[in-house]
Amino acid sequence: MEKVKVAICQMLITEKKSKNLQKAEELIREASGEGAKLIVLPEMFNCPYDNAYFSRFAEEYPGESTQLLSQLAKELGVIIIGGSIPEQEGDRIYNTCFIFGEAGELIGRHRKVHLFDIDVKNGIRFKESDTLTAGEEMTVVETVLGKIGVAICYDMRFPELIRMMALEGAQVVIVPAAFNMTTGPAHWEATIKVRALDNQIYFIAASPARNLEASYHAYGHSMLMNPWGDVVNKADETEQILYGDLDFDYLNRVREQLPLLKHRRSELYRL
Ligand SMILES: O=C(O)CCC(=O)C(=O)O
Repeated sequence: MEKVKVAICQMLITEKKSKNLQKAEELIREASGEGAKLIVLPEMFNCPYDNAYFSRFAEEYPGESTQLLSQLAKELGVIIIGGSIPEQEGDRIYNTCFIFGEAGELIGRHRKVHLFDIDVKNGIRFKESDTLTAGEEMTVVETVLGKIGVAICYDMRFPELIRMMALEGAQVVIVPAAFNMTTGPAHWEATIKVRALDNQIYFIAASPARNLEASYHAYGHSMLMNPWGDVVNKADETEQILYGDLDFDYLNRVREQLPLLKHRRSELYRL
C-alpha cells in the first residue's frame, strides 16, 4: 500500500457549539485539500471538556455534529475519526467517537471505556463519572486502510486494551485525547511512545489546542508516533493541523525484523 497522509486537527474549542462545528469543518476541508485521507479530531471537539457542559452539548445519534462529519466524509471522500462528543442515549451520556468512511457511512463508534476519575494532589481533579457513563466495548473498525483501533484519552493508559487491538489486527491506533497541564508533561509522549513500540503500530493522539479561557487547560502536543517508537510529527499547544504519513511497508519491516508480537509467550502471562 502507498503511504497514507494523515491530518490531526488540533482545534481550539470554545463555549459555542456552532463555532466549534464551523472550525472543525474548516480544518477538515483544509486537511483534505492538502491531500489527507484520514482526518482526526480531538476529544470533545464540539464541547468544552468540563462536566458542566456535557449534558447541554449532548446529542443523540444522528445529530447535527455527526451529520456534519458524515456529509464531509462523503463529499471529500475521506475517513473521519470524529474526535468525541457527548452522546445522549436515553438518560445516559457517553464520551463517544463516531467514525465515518469515505461514503459518509458510519463505520464505527467508540464509547470511552475508562472514565477519567482522578485526584492528583496539587495537580488535577476530574470525575467524569459525575456525568458520563462508560462504554463496554473495545473498538476496532474495518477501513480501506485496514483495521484501525480507536480509544479515547484515559483509555490509552491501559496497555491491555491497546494490545488487544493489535492482536485483533489493528496496525493503527487513534486516540482523541485531552491530557492536561499536570499529566500531559509527565506522561503524554512516554505513553504514546511505549504503546506504539510495544505493539509495533502507528499511534495517533489528537488533542485540542490549549484554551486558557477554559476551565480545563489541554496539553496540546498532538502526535504521530511510528511503530519503531519514533515521533513522525508533533504539535505544540496552539491551533494547527498536524500532518504525517502512515507507511505500512515500513511497519511490516519493523515487525519482520523485530518480531515482538510473534515472540509473545502468552501461556506464561497468566496469574
Ligand atoms: O490520563 C490522563 O492523564 C488524562 C485523561 C483525560 O483527560 C481524559 O480521559 O479525558
